[in-house]
Amino acid sequence: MDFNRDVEISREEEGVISVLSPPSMGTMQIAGSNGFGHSIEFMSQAYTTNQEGNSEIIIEEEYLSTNQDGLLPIFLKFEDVTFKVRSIPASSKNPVKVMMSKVASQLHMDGEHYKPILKGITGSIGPGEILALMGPSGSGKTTLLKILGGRLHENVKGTVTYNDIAYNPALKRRIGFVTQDDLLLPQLTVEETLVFAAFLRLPSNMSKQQKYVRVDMIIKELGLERCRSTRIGGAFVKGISGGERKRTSIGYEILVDPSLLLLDEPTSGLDSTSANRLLRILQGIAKAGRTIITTIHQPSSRMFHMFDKLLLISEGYPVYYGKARESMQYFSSLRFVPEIAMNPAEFLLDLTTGQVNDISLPEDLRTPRGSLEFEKDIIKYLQLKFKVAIEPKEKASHRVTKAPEHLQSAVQVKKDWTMTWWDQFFILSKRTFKERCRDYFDKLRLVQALGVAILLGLLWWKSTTGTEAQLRDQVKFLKPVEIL
Ligand SMILES: Nc1ncnc2c1ncn2[C@@H]1O[C@H](COP(=O)(O)OP(=O)(O)OP(=O)(O)O)[C@@H](O)[C@H]1O
Repeated sequence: MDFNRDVEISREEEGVISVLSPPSMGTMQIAGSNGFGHSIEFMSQAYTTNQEGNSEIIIEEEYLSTNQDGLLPIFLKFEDVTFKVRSIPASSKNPVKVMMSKVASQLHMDGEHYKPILKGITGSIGPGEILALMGPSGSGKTTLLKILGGRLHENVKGTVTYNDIAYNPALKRRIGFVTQDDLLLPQLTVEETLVFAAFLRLPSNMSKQQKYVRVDMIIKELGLERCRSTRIGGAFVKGISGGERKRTSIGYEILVDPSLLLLDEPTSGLDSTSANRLLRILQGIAKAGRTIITTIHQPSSRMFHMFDKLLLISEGYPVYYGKARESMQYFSSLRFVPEIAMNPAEFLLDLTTGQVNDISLPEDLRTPRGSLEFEKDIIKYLQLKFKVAIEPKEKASHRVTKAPEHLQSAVQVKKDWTMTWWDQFFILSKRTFKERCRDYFDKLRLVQALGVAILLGLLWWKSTTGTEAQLRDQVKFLKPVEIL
């Protein structure tokens, strides 16, 4: 496992025999739980070997004490991750059969109708790094992201460890997840959104002032100063731009200092300049000691070079895992070489779909171009090469590198964020009240309500209620009022 830009070596554990690689010095910005950043010195490639012959990453005491309740370095390893979903046979159109099949699968009575989604994914990532998950639509990127974030457990096989410890509920507060579709409230401003989130999600032992300072710091870090007082907006409310919206969602998550940040398509819908800017921000967030994993569709070549690691998935199988900048070299060593100038991401995605026009092919790939099996064979070829050339090395590196014991125990300790039920109720009520008031007193809505009121008033205007029939007619008009 490549723990580049790792943390300091110097703590001498019992049983440690020797330092394997000479560490190199650097500086790292760490955001502490109190909302202030810390600049600390660090040395990279920090491994030692203990008596069992395992390599271990050692971190200086000072580093741990600085971040006791804040940023904890997380080294994530995943091995042979598979996931399948229960599927109902498409041929079955009979609703009774479909229902029976559903009931049977609920009761775990059928073992056959499963559709494999992920088929043995292996890799690792450490603090300070960004891992990009790339692959065609439907290849399983989001599913893998959910598994790594501890959001999907059922029907998952393989191992996922955080500092060599399996997922446990204490990790929930150390993992941030930015989904494709955010849940921001349209009527609140960017600043209000983050302030409410700070009051809801930051530890109760932080003072109000510290929470405001933290929000201010996030706004500056994410370049949201210009739009801090602009409403988020939505379908009917004009608001901030798409890029600002994505950055606000990221701010919402990094507010609580997650050690592991997972992002699902953070650049979708953004122009290349905004996407670039967002990735630069993510780079800064990673450099502060966080581990970042992001799914991405088709990054520009500039963006592609900002990733430290790349995991390429095709139909649920891995076809490349390693340093992003070495991916082209790997495929050219397999004799897949672009014949014209190509964006690396475009070239890699072409390979994962088996559409290899303008790409020269290895000689041992015998299927002729244009044949029915051609695309499938390309994908199979790449999957096989991964199994032989990449997977064994990565697995071996998982065996020999171990996170130090104090980091292993730290991931099992829950961050203390005790907030009373009443406090939560109060903050949520205040937020809802503000949101609803703005919504109801929105100018457009007021004009709309006034228009409808005048129209309805006209229905009864100058009408008489002398007879029973006239009275019945008036009651009939109540129906459209009910609908409106
Ligand atoms: N719970 C589920 N039930 C049935 N099928 C599922 C389920 N979850 C995922 N899938 C299927 O698994 C495949 C992978 O889905 P996933 O969302 O991970 O793909 P993706 O690579 O993130 O795609 P995109 O880039 O379009 O977001 C898809 O074919 C999807 O339909």
